[in-house]
Amino acid sequence: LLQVLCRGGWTSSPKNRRSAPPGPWPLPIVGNLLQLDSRPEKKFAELAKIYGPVMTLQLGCVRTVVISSAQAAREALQTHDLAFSGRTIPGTATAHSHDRLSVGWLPASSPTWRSLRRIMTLHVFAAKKLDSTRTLRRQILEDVVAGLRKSALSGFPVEIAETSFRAVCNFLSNVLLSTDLIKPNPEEEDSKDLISVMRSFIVELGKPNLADFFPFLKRIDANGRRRQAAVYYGQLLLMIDDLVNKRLQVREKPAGDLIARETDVLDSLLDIFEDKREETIGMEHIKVLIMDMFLASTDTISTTFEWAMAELLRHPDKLSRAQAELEQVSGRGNPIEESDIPRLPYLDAIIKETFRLHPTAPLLLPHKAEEETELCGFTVQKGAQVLINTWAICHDPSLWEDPGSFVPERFLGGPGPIGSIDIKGHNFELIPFGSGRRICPGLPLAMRMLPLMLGSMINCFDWKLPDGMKPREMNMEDVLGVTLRMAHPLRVVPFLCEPM
Ligand code: HEM
Repeated sequence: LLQVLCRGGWTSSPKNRRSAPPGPWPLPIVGNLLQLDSRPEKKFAELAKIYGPVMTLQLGCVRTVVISSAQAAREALQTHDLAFSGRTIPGTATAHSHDRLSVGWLPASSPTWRSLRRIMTLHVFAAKKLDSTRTLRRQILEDVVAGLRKSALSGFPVEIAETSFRAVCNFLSNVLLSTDLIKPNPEEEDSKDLISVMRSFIVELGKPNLADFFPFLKRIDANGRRRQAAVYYGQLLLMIDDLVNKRLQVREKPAGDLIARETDVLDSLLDIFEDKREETIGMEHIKVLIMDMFLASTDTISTTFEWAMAELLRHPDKLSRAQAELEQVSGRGNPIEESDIPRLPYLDAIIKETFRLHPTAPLLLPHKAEEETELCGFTVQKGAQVLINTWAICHDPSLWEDPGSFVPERFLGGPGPIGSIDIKGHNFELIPFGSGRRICPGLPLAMRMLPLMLGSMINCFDWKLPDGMKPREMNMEDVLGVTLRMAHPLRVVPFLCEPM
């Protein structure tokens, strides 16, 4: 019966069994689930040492192919980009039909997905668009620095992920909606605030869900994950609905009644909708796109920022080297300018090394084979889930010397391929944003925000661990939710910096 429910699981056809990638023998019903724990990327990496870089696992009912080498990732995401561009849909993503409206879950073959990607490329993340919001980023950064100066005077520790989460959220709400959605003071938040709802939603999305391994349970939502996700999702949509409706009212006023204002991303999206420039795009797609951009950017950027700060605090020599570079280029004590970034190779190396050691999305988002495909000499069945284990690739000792250590210097252009690696999806040794047609569309924004925030924080302040804690005593344990984040949020005390 289970075989039928799973629609052709492990033992579907003798032909497939012969040529499928190897993997551990699955138990009835649960398949290989019992071999996993809360850190699947690490278990997959261990199993790949036995079964190889292209491996089959049966996760409950879900046939899964796990890819664990740079070369196999290249073949999957470059050679067979289209074939593996589908998505398996988590149960929580079906709340309010999110999977049918969201760029993150629609299949890449759908015209709506193509329209949404085009809109993001041209109207949100194009270099010209990002250049035009430079002053806004600068303003928000100055606000963050001003807030931290107050903390520096009081001597209280600040939570790094919280600070950056709010900064990213604030920046996005200004660029997308020309609104400050974030209360200046965290204590003022109530439970319906954008930040708290988003946080709760992200936590919910990161919890394991039975229906993701036994899709026939999706309907009954046995552990209630979809119901809970639907509550937060509904609250977020209501907030965005409200903002969009207010904007529509403003746009309806005759031009003479309007106070001149800059147009923002929401205006561009509404223009596209009203002029019917993208046939398949309805108002609901626009609202969901705005929500997706908030959800996809805040956790990812703040997690990466937190890891980078933690590694620098653990390695004071590397922090000093970064500060010396910043002093030369930007002058000590100031937030840095975006135009400084290309002249800060060590800062860039720190960000790359942070992505390598602590990949934000260690398994990317789940891909799906849209058709039966030959991969590295094996047959991947149509419908199989395809996971790219970037954590395994980033910790592969055949690619990286001393892979468990934080060594930004490896990216400083020495001999060999690693020195000149970029993270834009061309070098499969390091693909924190993925690669191919499903590569993260927010990469250009993330790669402006991260150096800007990190550079400014270490250029404006000296940082100390609270309660006399020594760098070697820091707890660097990680935990996997939607992103791979620090299990114990980093708290540090800022000090107004002294000249070097
Ligand atoms: C440090 C920052 C970020 C990291 C590490 C990151 C990483 C990723 C990864 C790994 C994927 C999945 C790629 C795949 O499945 O192959 C993804 C998808 C996506 N990201 Fe990002 N991301 C970041 C920031 C952003 C930002 C700032 C935005 C937008 C404001 C964004 C929007 C999206 C969207 C919409 C998708 C889904 C694309 C699709 O499925 O077609 N991300 N991101």
